[in-house]
Amino acid sequence: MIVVKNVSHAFEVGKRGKKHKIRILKDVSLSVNKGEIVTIVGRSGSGKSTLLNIISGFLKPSQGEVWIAGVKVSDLNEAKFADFRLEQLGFIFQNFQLIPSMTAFQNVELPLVLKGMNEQERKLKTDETLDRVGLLEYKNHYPNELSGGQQQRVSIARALAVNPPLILADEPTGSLDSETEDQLLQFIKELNEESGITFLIITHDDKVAEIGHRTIEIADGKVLEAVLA
Ligand SMILES: Nc1ncnc2c1ncn2[C@@H]1O[C@H](COP(=O)(O)OP(=O)(O)OP(=O)(O)O)[C@@H](O)[C@H]1O
Repeated sequence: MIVVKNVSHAFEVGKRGKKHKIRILKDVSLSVNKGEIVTIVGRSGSGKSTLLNIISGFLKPSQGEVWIAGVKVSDLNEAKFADFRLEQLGFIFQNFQLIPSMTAFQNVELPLVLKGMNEQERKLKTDETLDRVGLLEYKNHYPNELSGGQQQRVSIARALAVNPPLILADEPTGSLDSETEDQLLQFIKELNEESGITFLIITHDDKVAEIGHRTIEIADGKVLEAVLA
């Protein structure tokens, strides 16, 4: 599903005239199979988010290739990657990244609008997806009228709306209390088992790492234990 081949990345930092490069990722290779939940762990600053940003196409790697679902995405331009994301990828973030001025319904509907789906189909799909995360009765609530766990479920519904085969998550339970975290992890497991959705999840949290079929550790920009499948 995902193949990262010899990816290195350096950021240029400093002011003009005094610029220098810091190498963050160093020859990273890993793969994630269809239907797996893979977690990425590593100390703060080790390069986990940088790697996820490269896989998501928000950042071009200095070197190396990224393939998702057989497509060499590291070669796609921004517009093509945006289309690819709408078809193939769902995202879950620690801070939910919901649009505050939009209701739960409108937040979940947004990727379908971007995809160009007609209004009638969108309404059906959005209601169905909100129902799947148990929030249909909250569809007209704004994010600030929902609990943290409910907001995260809206963000999962937004990710699910386009039926992506792959969901990328960065600390998805980082803002949730322990009980809400357990429920969310159970839901991720169900989505994986029942719908076959592949998950790549960055986490600091042992509980999250436990739901993974495999854990990949990044230390100082290198993969420590990649089980290449
Ligand atoms: N745009 C940028 N420009 C310069 N340096 C950056 C940039 N983004 C990240 N870095 C640096 O890259 C390193 C790795 O950051 P990254 O966010 O990938 O780490 P992380 O493992 O996800 O950390 P955390 O667990 O704290 O989120 C850090 O030292 C950070 O300062």
